[in-house]
Amino acid sequence: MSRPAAAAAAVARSRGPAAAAAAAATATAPMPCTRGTPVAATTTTARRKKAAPAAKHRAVRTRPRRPSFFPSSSSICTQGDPWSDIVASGGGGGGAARIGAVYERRRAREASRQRNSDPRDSFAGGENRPSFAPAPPKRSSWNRSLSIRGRESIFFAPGTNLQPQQKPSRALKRPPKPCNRVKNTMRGPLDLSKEKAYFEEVDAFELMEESPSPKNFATWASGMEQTIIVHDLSAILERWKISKIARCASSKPLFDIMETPLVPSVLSTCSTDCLKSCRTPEKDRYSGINPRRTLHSGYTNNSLVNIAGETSIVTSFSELDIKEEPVRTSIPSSNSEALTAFAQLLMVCKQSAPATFAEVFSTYCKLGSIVKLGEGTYGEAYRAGNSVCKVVPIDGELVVNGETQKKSEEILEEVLLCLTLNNLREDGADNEKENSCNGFIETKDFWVCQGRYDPSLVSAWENWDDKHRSENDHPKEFSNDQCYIIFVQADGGRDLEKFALLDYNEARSLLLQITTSLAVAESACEFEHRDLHWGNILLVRDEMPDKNHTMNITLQGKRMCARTFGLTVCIIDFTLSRINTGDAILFFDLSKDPVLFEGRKGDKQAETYRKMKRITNEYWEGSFPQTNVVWLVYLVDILLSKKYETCTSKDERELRSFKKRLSSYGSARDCLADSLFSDLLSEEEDSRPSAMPLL
Ligand SMILES: Nc1ncnc2c1ncn2[C@@H]1O[C@H](COP(=O)(O)OP(=O)(O)OP(=O)(O)O)[C@@H](O)[C@H]1O
Repeated sequence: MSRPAAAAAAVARSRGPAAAAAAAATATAPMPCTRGTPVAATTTTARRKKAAPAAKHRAVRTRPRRPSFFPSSSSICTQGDPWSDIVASGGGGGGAARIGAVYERRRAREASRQRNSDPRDSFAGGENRPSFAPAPPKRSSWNRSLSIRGRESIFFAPGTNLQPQQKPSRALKRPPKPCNRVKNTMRGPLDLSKEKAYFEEVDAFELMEESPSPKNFATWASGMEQTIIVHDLSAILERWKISKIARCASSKPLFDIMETPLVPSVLSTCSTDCLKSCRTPEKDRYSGINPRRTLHSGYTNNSLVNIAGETSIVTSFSELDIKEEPVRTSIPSSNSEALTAFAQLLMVCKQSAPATFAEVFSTYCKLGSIVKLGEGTYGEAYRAGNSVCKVVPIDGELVVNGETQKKSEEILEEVLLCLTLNNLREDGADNEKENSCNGFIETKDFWVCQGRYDPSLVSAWENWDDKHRSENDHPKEFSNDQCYIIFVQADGGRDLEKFALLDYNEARSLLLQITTSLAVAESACEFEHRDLHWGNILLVRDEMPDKNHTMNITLQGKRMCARTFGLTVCIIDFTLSRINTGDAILFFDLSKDPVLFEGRKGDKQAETYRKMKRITNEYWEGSFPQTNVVWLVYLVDILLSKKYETCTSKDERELRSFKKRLSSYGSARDCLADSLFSDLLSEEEDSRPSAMPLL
């Protein structure tokens, strides 16, 4: 998922002309008008931001904007504001082709790259890349510290009827109780039976395999099926809560909680540096953390003595004796009693120490088969077998792609969000869910990695760069100490920016699938994506499209059937998203990133951020499902700007009417009742929607 570029300047990391040409060439549908003639780059105050707010498309950069390509109703790409062009066309156009590259992608940093000193100087053809923008100075002003912005969380206290803190002078309705909540272990006395069972299981495992041999490493062949790892979301949330509370404890009194540390002291007392310096090439697929293995394979006694200042080390659940430990009646008193975010990331990844790239990727494919799929400001996406591994450098000092690296704690909350959305997926075994859909990318696993990029990844990166001209820094810049989080996801296909839709029905299918997914997540967990630009929507078309193909969703207990026209659409990139897990509200405080709202007037993406700001009144932790609606409005604009094989003026009018009606809806769920979807969506009785005419 890329990060939209931003607002302020704009836009998106729409791929450069080279990329645009490549996209057009590979598009599945004919494009009567390829991305237009480059026009002079306009200057902006662009600053790159991503991770959060600014990201890929949103990345606001100090460099001049790159050329833009505008939609045209006459198949002639004109110069000017693309959206003005759309408006000026009056919606008619008789189905005339429209071209899509509306957002400008940050220009490859021709100048900032300093090819002479750039390690990629050896790239064939690198010097011949076209440059449409004056060489900009290397970014300097927008390397803001992530410490001033970022994802935040509000936890619900046990026994407390906690609501999101209300912004003064603004009356907010209380968020509805989320459905599909994770089990709330924070209400009432803490039940440690699960933890005990886990550690017992670990102990038993250790007895069976005194020296466990690496699992799933190095020898896996491409295409080998991976088992999806089940995470205990509530346990992760609970640990995270404890550590957050511990961090706050010294500065302000919160509330007493009945709490017991859930983690072995070995981890809680071991510094992040220690964890990073220890390597454990195996991943405990059993569950959680394995204290015994951690000791044996990850640490020396000396390091423990030095760091923890103690020689007595807990090695098993029985030694932890959690059950008998007195229940705490106050919050942990010091940071040392809470896990660092990095240690918790390791736990979530079921690792006792970071792995290497080779270890991780060889789990999914042969190293030589890795292919880079795309890039964002923070992440690089690589195909590895049937999976996509998104690699995000974390915690380092090195400025990467003009941005300060994300911190473990930010990543941890993104991980929690991914897990919460995973919980919405239909798993076959459990069709009792109140709300379910498969419209959010499936996150299969997470890994913490450390070290230099593996040569196979460097090679994949360079191949992609040769074709698409990467705007990111060359990964050779990373040092041995660099840590990364790897999100292992399903392959969601091609992003909307590059995907050529065939006709109006595919456009409607896309809108329906996005709307249903948002509606389901709204109902389940007050989800708002808040960054649904075209780089964050992935599509796949069935090889043999079945016009009557449908997908199922469950919305507030109602099974529904949606017609897809052979398209499968999924949403990625939850960095800015807001969610209520049932135990906590996770949100990104966009108010700390004002540049996001400074994008060019008339730029649809920038306008959408501003609309969200008005809707929320900058109370970003609050629940405002209307933010989902404004992204649907944005999507209709994008769809109107795209070119189709078949699209009549009537089809365009339908889309424009839908866009008008959207302004009256307060949530994605409301939108589902719109007439645009009436023949596509029905309550499930048999396998096929009753309203659906057979083609
Ligand atoms: N699961 C996936 N399947 C297929 N392609 C993917 C997947 N995840 C990411 N990509 C591709 O990689 C690109 C970059 O990924 P992504 O947007 O997640 O990175 P990012 O660093 O979060 O971006 P941003 O700058 O928006 O933060 C996407 O635009 C998409 O083209």
